[in-house]
Amino acid sequence: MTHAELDKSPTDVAAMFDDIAGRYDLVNDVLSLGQDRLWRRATVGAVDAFSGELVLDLAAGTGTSSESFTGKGARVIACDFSQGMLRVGAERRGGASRRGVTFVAGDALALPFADETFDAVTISFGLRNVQDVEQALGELRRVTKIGGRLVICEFSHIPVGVIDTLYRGYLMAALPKIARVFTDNTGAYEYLSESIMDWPDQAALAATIQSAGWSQVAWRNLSMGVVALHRGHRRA
Ligand SMILES: C[S@@+](CC[C@H](N)C(=O)[O-])C[C@H]1O[C@@H](n2cnc3c(N)ncnc32)[C@H](O)[C@@H]1O
Repeated sequence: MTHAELDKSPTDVAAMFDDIAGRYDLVNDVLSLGQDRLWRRATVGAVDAFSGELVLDLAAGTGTSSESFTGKGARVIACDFSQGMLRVGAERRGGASRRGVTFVAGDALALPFADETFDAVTISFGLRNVQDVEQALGELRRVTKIGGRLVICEFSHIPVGVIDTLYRGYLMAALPKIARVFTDNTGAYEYLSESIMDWPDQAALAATIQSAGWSQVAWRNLSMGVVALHRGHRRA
């Protein structure tokens, strides 16, 4: 069973997601106690895509994060480098291009799109898994139109010490055990816990987004900071 380490080797990350693709969405719902649906709704609200717009959902996986952006008539490119995740997404929808969502294979570090293609770019639970976060943020900026927007939905840190300690206990002790009920690849869920704890806090991520050239960077916490939604704009 392949799983990634904190060096986030792209080959290992892609193989790990290929491996868990079949039960990925089910396990998400279980491990987040259904909170993932609230996080996705908040992300859709922040992206606020409307008719005529083109949205890039990067690291889209099976496309669960993608289809909700089409609600007001926007078209979505769901891009990911795991063939397994893309295959499950396309099989579930009866094709690689359905109901406003088109699956495209691509690497966040070298996106297969022209400069200034998208009105909005977004990435849910993907940025933590890329090997070079600044490069991915730079690629996202390159493919965004001037005036376009960025929304990042990612696990983060709870600013209240005692609650954070309890949450870390859940991540390290309970989460991998629960995951074991649903998947053979327990290493993938140990990586999930470790990569969340290793991830920069809200302010540090905001600083990285800014240094990648994004303007008006701001964030808000969801579920007390278990997840944070970061936003930015391309000004030039
Ligand atoms: C945790 S899943 C998130 C999937 C989806 N966005 C969601 O919210 O359910 C992370 C995804 O990031 C993808 N990913 C990681 N690194 C990537 C890269 N460098 N380029 C493209 N996709 C990448 C993985 O293949 C995986 O499908």
